[in-house]
Amino acid sequence: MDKESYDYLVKIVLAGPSGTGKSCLLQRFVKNQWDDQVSHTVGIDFASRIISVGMGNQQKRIKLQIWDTAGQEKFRSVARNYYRGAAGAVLVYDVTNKDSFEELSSWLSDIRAMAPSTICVVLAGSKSDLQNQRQVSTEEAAEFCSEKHISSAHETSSYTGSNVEECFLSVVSTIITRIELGEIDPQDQSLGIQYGDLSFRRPVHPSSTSNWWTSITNWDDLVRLERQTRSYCC
Ligand SMILES: Nc1nc2c(ncn2[C@@H]2O[C@H](COP(=O)(O)OP(=O)(O)OP(=O)(O)O)[C@@H](O)[C@H]2O)c(=O)[nH]1
Repeated sequence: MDKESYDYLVKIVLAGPSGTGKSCLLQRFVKNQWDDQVSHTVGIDFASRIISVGMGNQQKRIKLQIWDTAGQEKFRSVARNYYRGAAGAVLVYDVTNKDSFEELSSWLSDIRAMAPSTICVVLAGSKSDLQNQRQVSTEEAAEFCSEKHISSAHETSSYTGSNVEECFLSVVSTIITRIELGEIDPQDQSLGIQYGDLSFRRPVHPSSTSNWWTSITNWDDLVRLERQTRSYCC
């Protein structure tokens, strides 16, 4: 299998107030690096990484396309545009900064107003390595999640790497589970998910009433179908 091959392409956004550590989180997750000279994001930044989720035959390769939005107020309208068509969001606050936690409701409202209703949101409390400067407790974050119907909360440190993988894996696993339950249709590209080149193994989507021909949405699908047909030949 080509190491660039994947089953699904999933669009994720990083959102939250300025200085909470979104760019550092992205850098740790994608490159496993720490850079203390990071500067404010101007407008938008982007990176991608392929990960595997699930076990055995059920394992899926997911290409995450991660958009790092700028937290500064002057870029807020730019950030909002990137919530459109996102399958998942990591909403970031800083555990050492109570104000950043208190601003979260407004960031979440923006996400829910602009993104598809199927978006999966997880909470990341960054800078967990700075325990002696903590201003937001784990319990407060958990309470916020249950009030706002956020699927999970993670306290992360991009400095040490603690919980960074778990945070992204959690949003991806939730999305894949919902695809498999038929709650998210990957054929609807407005939901922030697309089939990849391994997806000729894909099952028929339970909510789909279309036949094989109407499920072809572009030329990639035609090529995929041809490959699939060939693989059944003699
Ligand atoms: N100790 C510690 N510092 C961190 C951590 N993550 C980020 N920082 C620091 O927090 C500051 C802001 O980090 P950024 O990643 O630029 O924050 P941002 O949310 O992308 O900021 P904007 O681009 O303005 O939205 C930097 O000085 C980082 O070095 C962390 O896990 N631990």
